[in-house]
Amino acid sequence: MGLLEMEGLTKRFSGLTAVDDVDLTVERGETKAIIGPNGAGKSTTINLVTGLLEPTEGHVYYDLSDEDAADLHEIREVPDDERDQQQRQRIEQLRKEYGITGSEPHEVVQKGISKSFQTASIFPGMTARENVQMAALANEHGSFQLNFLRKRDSFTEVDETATEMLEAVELHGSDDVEAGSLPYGDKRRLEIAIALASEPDLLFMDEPTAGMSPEETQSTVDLVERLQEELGLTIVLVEHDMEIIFRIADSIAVLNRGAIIADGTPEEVQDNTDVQEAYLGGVEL
Ligand SMILES: Nc1ncnc2c1ncn2[C@@H]1O[C@H](COP(=O)(O)OP(=O)(O)OP(=O)(O)O)[C@@H](O)[C@H]1O
Repeated sequence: MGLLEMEGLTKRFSGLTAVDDVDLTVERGETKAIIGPNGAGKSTTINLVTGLLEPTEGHVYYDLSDEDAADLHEIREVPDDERDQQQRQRIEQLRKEYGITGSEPHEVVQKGISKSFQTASIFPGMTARENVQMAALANEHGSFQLNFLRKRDSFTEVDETATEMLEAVELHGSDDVEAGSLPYGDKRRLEIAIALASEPDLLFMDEPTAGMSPEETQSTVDLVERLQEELGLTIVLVEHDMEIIFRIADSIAVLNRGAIIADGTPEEVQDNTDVQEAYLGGVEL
């Protein structure tokens, strides 16, 4: 069942509906790709989940139990104004318990959702290790505030997390190198390690292979697969490269003009004529 659920998610920018009534489920442990033409609403959808934007309408739920997710799915099928009293009460209860709609970005990170975006989060003058330590420390600080009675050796934990994440992205050999002088592919890996420093369950990746050489692309694809297997991560990625998507995605959601026009396995999406029409103007995927 879904780790992340969107219900009727909508974002309007003055006259333009960038995200239009999106119902979407991200299953626990899967790698889900969100694809669609330029301007389809992919980034906006992610920004609505990660707290950078507030939805105009709709809700986001995180980490539901199977039973509660099943209830949500059932109620989600019924239009808002046709829901009976019991369904309304139930959905209010689910929103209270699992809703992350309109949360601040740092609150979303604390819940276990992180993102690795192209826009660099790296401090170039600091070493790779210091960069990951900083990110881990920010997370530790948040949890320290929440658990202020718990005694812990903060720095050791932060350093252990940094080591683990640098190893996960295979940068442990370069941990003392200044981040600014790392090769491009390694910088992108470091960004992933920084996103992992908050020890998320769900990781958003925005075009993780953009601008990479074929070798760097291959090793990033391997890395994404390994992260999913070894850290048990759920991954949502926005990616334009179809070859990569079909290699690593368990499921694909297709957005067009803000609306979901297909959501299924790569094979299902590939055979969908609406997708072929909307996405590539009739050219076969
Ligand atoms: N802050 C904003 N204010 C006004 N319009 C916006 C804003 N952000 C996005 N839009 C518009 O919303 C629509 C969806 O944009 P979005 O960036 O989500 O698309 P996308 O699918 O991520 O596109 P791309 O593949 O080009 O990155 C576009 O028409 C865009 O111009």
